[in-house]
Amino acid sequence: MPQAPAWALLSAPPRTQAPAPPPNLRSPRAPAPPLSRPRGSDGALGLETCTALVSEVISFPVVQLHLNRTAMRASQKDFENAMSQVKLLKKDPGNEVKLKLYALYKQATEGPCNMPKPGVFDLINKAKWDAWNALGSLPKETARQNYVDLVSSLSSSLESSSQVEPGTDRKSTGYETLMVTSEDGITKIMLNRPTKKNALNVEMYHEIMHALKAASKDDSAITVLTGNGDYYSSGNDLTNFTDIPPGGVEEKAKNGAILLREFVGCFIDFPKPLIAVVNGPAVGISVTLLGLFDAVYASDRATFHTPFSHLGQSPEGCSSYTFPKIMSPAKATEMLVFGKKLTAGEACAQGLVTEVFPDSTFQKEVWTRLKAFAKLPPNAMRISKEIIRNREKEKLHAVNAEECSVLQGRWLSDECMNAVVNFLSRKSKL
Ligand SMILES: CCCCC/C=C/CC(=O)SCCNC(=O)CCNC(=O)[C@H](O)C(C)(C)COP(=O)(O)OP(=O)(O)OC[C@H]1O[C@@H](n2cnc3c(N)ncnc32)[C@H](O)[C@@H]1OP(=O)(O)O
Repeated sequence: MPQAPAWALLSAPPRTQAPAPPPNLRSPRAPAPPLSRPRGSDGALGLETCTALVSEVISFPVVQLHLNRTAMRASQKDFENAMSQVKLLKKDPGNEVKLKLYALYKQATEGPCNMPKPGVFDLINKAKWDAWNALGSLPKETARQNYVDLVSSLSSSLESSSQVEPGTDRKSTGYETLMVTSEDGITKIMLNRPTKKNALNVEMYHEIMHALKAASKDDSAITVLTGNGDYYSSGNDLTNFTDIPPGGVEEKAKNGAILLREFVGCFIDFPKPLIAVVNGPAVGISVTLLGLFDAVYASDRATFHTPFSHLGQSPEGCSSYTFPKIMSPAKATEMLVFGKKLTAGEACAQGLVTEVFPDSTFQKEVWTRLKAFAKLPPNAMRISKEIIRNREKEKLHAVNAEECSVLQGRWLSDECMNAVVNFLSRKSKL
């Protein structure tokens, strides 16, 4: 089930209303929204108002901007122009910036935060409240000026950084969150959300499953999973927890457990040699899955971190079974229960990583080796993998089911909710 991209968190349409049309369906000449917003029936700024507000800030009509850069104080006209300029940004500025824009807008138009603090489960409004409240008694004029300055800096920085990294625009594969290539007998699945440290959002879970199913049937001899940018992956995208369906958090947790079980099942059942090329730090589920890979090559820059207890969560990816077997129960406990972060060398000594390479020669050395492996007879490799792995498969599926069921409960816990809220709101303190 496709989900709104993570960046849409703050502009997601309210669940109780028809979704706002995407920007390209809006009339470019639509009138600007008024600067003061209605309040909810409880007197607080409602979810609808908050989301609509940010959505509208992002969706203003196209108006030519001529900011008076020499003026010490932004005029009302500058402010309105800046709101229009936001619409012109070609690249989404990210939630942190959207929160800043939201907070400054509220401060400039309404003054200091005067709403009651939203509840802990109301993640989006809590993040907004935090951002606005953090402005304290900042005068309206200063907030207005800061808003204008922020938009101005965004306009230049996002324009200049809009160049896509080499190779990251390969949409020919049809994937939004991955780059998938197939050559020299190797299908390479590259996690491709480098600005989010390759965090796995819902779309990425689905795309990885799709890519694995395709790779299991294609002509390649081996399949490789790696990351684009400085991270291998920062694990589950914590904003996955924010898009609550009409059935509430229980339905969210249930859907998450179903998706996770299917996702991990694809790794358990993958028939060809599956190799992880761990190009940088790995967190959470990107670490636990490594126990289901046939070989793991790591840069010496990589680290391996499973902070499940810190997040109020519990192990997945069959790691509650594979890690104690790979590295001893005590070492597995240090990682999975106490969240000890391992260096690549330590992970290699524990048997989680097959070999570590200096970062400077990592790509060259690893790919030379993989190309040699890919020349081996594919059927022999597949059959050998089968005989190594098959007698464990049933057990692994049972472990997977149990882990998902336990996690479903953890996701509803205060411990987990608090940890997620802390992460999401950490940067909204301006
Ligand atoms: C279907 C559901 C299945 C669920 C399966 C469960 C799995 C369990 C896990 O995977 S638990 C692990 C979850 N991951 C984390 O807890 C990591 C959270 N991220 C961090 O701690 C840090 O971001 C970091 C240490 C990975 C990197 O820190 P650094 O300071 O170098 O970089 P930034 O924090 O500025 O990150 C850059 C932007 O990327 C966003 N981001 C990074 N990781 C995540 C993530 N896991 N979820 C959501 N967003 C992430 C970060 O917010 C920055 O975005 P911004 O530029 O818009 O602010």
